[in-house]
Amino acid sequence: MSRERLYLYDTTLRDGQQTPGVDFSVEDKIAVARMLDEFGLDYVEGGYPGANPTDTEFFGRRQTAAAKFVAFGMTKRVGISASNDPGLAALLQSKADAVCFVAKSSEYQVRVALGCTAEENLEAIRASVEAVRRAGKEAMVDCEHFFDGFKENPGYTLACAKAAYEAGARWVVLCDTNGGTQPSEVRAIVKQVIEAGIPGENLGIHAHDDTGQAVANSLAAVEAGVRQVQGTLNGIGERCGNANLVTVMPTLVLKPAYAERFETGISAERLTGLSRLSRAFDELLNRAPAAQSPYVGQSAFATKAGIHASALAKEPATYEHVPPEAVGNRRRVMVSDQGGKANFLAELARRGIDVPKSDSRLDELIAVVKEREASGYAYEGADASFELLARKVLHGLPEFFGVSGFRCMVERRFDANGQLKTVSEAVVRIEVDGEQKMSVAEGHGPVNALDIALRKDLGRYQDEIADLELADYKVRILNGGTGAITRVLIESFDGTGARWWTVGVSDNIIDASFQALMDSIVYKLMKNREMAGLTAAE
Ligand SMILES: CC(=O)SCCNC(=O)CCNC(=O)[C@H](O)C(C)(C)COP(=O)(O)OP(=O)(O)OC[C@H]1O[C@@H](n2cnc3c(N)ncnc32)[C@H](O)[C@@H]1OP(=O)(O)O
Ligand SMILES: CC(=O)C(=O)O
Repeated sequence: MSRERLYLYDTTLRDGQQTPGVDFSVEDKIAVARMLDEFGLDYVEGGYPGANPTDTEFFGRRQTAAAKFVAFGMTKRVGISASNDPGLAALLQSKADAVCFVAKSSEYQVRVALGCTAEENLEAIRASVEAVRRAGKEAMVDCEHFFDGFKENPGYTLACAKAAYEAGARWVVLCDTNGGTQPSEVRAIVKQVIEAGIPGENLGIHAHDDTGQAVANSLAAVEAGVRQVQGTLNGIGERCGNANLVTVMPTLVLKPAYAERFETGISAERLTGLSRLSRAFDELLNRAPAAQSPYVGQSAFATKAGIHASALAKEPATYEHVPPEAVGNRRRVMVSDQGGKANFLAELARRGIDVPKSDSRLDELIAVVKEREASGYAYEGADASFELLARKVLHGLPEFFGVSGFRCMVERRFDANGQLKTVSEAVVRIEVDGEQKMSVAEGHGPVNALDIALRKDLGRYQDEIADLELADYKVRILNGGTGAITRVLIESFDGTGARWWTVGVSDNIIDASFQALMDSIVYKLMKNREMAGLTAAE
């Protein structure tokens, strides 16, 4: 059975640019356009040439090889001809293959926001589309406020869409600009538009996520007949964002309800790069990926629950809607107080630790983890601390060095120039190979001073930790008031590119930090030995 073609249109670089806190440079835009082009998107909307110097420069050359490169802008202004409109000229002169106009399609919006007559707006739509066609570019029209306009005055809203279609727009895109429309309304209205004479193969959907329905609305529109879906990477966009293409794409490719009827430019092979694409984009935005993102989040295929882990070990399909590898993600079976033997066995096996299910030491490890979690530890996010604890309970852990005590001091004082300054100092007493050492260090804060002092002189282990660095430090107060407990999580990395998390818990933040720092160093020493195939004593 032949499948119908669905077109994917990305507006990350235009609507995404309207996200609070997002501001792309020209270099960012070039990088994102390349990622989208290589991934197989059909259209990449690059921005609004003429609106700002970044977009004008970006449109100075064509930025995609396979995808159509699209310039966005408003229809010509009322009162001037298309040929005399400088905004329209910037769109036509850009190196874009296609121009997407935003056109008002709500009688109320035309009256209030544009301040022109309904007929003048229709004429602006026709004249703008015709100008783009004369320039030899593909024309499309984003019908702004389409669904709200349709509910208020369907006749006029349809007239706007028809004006665009009859003037030769390849795509007439129905926009849920304020994001309040529900899937059942989208489905019903799209059907009426098609019945009114605009074929589904010329219709698109542009949905905003203000009620968390942007993806559902896009899919409802596809089911009702539209053949172009607009959206953004990771769902960025104005206010609550746009339809998340990182969710839409795998749904269209992997879910039989769509995959059996439609074909997109995204092959199953390319889809395996989806998690990488999503994370690379977050990296470019300098923000942490959302762990619970559908398909690509770190938690998308993670389970803490013992009952789930036990079934997953027998057959992954028991608790996975698609295989994680299909989107380049991975299964994570986590250890915590919600887990049973299956969680622990899976995590231990992943870490190369073999232990039979019937071994009583496994029960002991589970009991210790559950007990420690009850007192504030969280091992699901502290992989290295879990491994140290597991090795200690199952096989014993070597004591590379001992710490007989530490002291931390924070002092606010005037320096030699009479400036008030806060200084932090730490002293750590360590025993290595029977030798007592005392290290003193100053730092930006007490934890930094403690870290420097702890890693200053570890005797024969000192060279081994030279490439150890701390990447992140998180503190959480677990219960308020005088009985508060502090949990510290520390992320470390080394020259091999490995990264690991350790945890410390105490009613004292410095003490909690010290435990996490100690675990990080011990983990590094243990990892070095494993990589070199050495025993702990070597
Ligand atoms: C739903 C959406 O996301 S649409 C995309 C919105 N994106 C943006 O606005 C980002 C880029 N925009 C800009 O940089 C600026 O708005 C510019 C450069 C385009 C225009 O700037 P200015 O000329 O200073 O106008 P300003 O932004 O104050 O107001 C927009 C004008 O466009 C008019 N307008 C709005 N939509 C349309 C349209 N579809 N067709 C014609 N004119 C329109 C408005 O009526 C208003 O005109 P007025 O000043 O005569 O009242
Ligand atoms: C065009 C657009 O971004 C909107 O209507 O939401």
